[in-house]
Amino acid sequence: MLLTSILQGLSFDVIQGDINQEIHSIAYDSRDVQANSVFVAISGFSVDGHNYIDSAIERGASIIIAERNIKTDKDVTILQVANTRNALALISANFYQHPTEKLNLIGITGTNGKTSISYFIKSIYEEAKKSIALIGTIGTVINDQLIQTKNTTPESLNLQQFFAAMLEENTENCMMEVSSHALNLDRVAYSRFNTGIFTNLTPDHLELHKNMDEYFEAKAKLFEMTDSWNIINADDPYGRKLADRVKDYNTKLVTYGIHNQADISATDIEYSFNHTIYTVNTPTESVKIKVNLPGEIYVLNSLAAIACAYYNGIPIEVIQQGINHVKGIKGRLEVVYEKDDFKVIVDFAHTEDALAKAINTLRPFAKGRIILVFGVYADLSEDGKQKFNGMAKVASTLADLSIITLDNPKHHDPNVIMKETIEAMEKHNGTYEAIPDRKEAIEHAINISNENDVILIAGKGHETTQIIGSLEIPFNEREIALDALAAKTF
Ligand SMILES: CC(=O)N[C@H]1[C@@H](OP(=O)(O)OP(=O)(O)OC[C@H]2O[C@@H](n3ccc(=O)[nH]c3=O)[C@H](O)[C@@H]2O)O[C@H](CO)[C@@H](O)[C@@H]1O[C@H](C)C(=O)N[C@@H](C)C(=O)N[C@H](CCC(=O)O)C(=O)O
Ligand SMILES: Nc1ncnc2c1ncn2[C@@H]1O[C@H](COP(=O)(O)OP(=O)(O)OP(=O)(O)O)[C@@H](O)[C@H]1O
Repeated sequence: MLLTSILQGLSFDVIQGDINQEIHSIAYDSRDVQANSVFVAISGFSVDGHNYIDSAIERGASIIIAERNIKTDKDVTILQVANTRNALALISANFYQHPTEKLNLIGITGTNGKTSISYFIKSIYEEAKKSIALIGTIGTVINDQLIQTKNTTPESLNLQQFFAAMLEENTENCMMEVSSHALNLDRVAYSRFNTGIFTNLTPDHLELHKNMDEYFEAKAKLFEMTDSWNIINADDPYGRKLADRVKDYNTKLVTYGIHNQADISATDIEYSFNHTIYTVNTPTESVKIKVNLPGEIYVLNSLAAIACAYYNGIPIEVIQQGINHVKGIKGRLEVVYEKDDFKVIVDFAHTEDALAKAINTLRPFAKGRIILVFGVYADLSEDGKQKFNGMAKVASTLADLSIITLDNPKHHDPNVIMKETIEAMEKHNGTYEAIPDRKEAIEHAINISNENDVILIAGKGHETTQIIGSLEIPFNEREIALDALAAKTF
């Protein structure tokens, strides 16, 4: 492709070289550079991509896009731009010829619920015999092929490549989880969204956003990028703030909720452990919905999916079937073992709000104690400490016994993480035991449980590894729990 074609719309200064040439690919990592490619240097969080320019040139980069006035005696073209992440997004969209112009792209953002809602929407679209791709925490799924990705929302270059692949596979719809990181770091810039969905906003990722207002502003950006529908949770305070902001936009506002006035609402809700039945009220009709997951959060998540499908023209009977066909979602209140009132459940709750909602959902069905196994992933900044405090408060006040352990400590010192969690549990007078080894913590919870107890193993959900330092160790909490149960007699 001609370099001038991929530079369309980009403001740049030519530091050296010729822009009239052919290029074959784009890379933002020097290790991926091929002959005749464009290398975009990004000043990262851990290293500076500008330090890899020489290595990119050695590998065959003929064009360098940088944020600084780079000097080199090599025969390459150097362009300077104000923001290389934004430039990467624009040239990638140009390179793949703006695939989102031809896709029905649904973006979903918020702290919790994104993955669950994607699964409901995917099931409804499949019921409607419409092809739909997924991009999110679990990876990218195009035509039922799973491509593992590092981030919930991949980098712009990878995203545009995935969108182009969807069109090649005749996939017309794409459901994408849009993280606040992606919105802040321009990964989704120059993507055209048909629909935006907002779930909720509770403290998380404050290491990047500094405070809740900044976190909210990052999420709100998605609703400036949509053409047709902005679908917003009216039960969430930040949702109401967002709805108020976007109500006069050209993109139509749709609200969903249980407790507040909403366009798509749920009434007559009947909860049980294995499913929830409710009436969904749309502007034109009211029908019964069966969700095969317990608790209010899955009523709300299914409402978001219903709103999206309904306003995208899918008939209500198809929507009903689509929701009903979701028999469970991996790591979302997943029942690993159940015998009468005794239950072992794995859930991805890793924020204060999600943990509270998971325990509150299980409480009405627990005949005995709720034994919680959980760990906190947070740094030692003020916001990180708030997360230790918040999760310990929930554990202390809502669970009967907590076995505190490690989640994915990553590069944080496990001893410090345990110490912070213990201090926070003490502060809230929690009943707890501390077992840093997560496998031993799960085994212990099972060994001390009685026949009426519910054990909730929270934090890792669908994950199959534990990250300690730079090591990623295989870790399957379902197998650990089942092995411990096999050795137990009540
Ligand atoms: C903090 C953060 O968001 N980091 C993201 C960021 O990395 P970075 O800019 O810091 O990269 P870096 O390692 O400093 O390197 C800078 C540049 O040098 C390049 N480089 C590096 C080494 C080399 O040899 N050659 C080279 O060219 C790198 O490719 C990069 O372009 O850009 C990378 C490419 O897009 C991301 O993969 C990476 O995500 C990391 C893995 C990450 O953990 N991100 C998390 C915080 C995140 O984004 N999470 C959200 C979802 C969270 C949620 O909802 O729970 C997500 O969307 O995944
Ligand atoms: N609507 C909701 N409100 C609050 N908590 C929720 C809601 N939906 C799900 N959760 C909780 O959050 C956890 C993660 O859910 P889910 O994976 O759907 O969210 P997510 O937004 O994709 O999260 P992440 O971005 O971390 O992957 C669930 O296991 C559950 O405990």
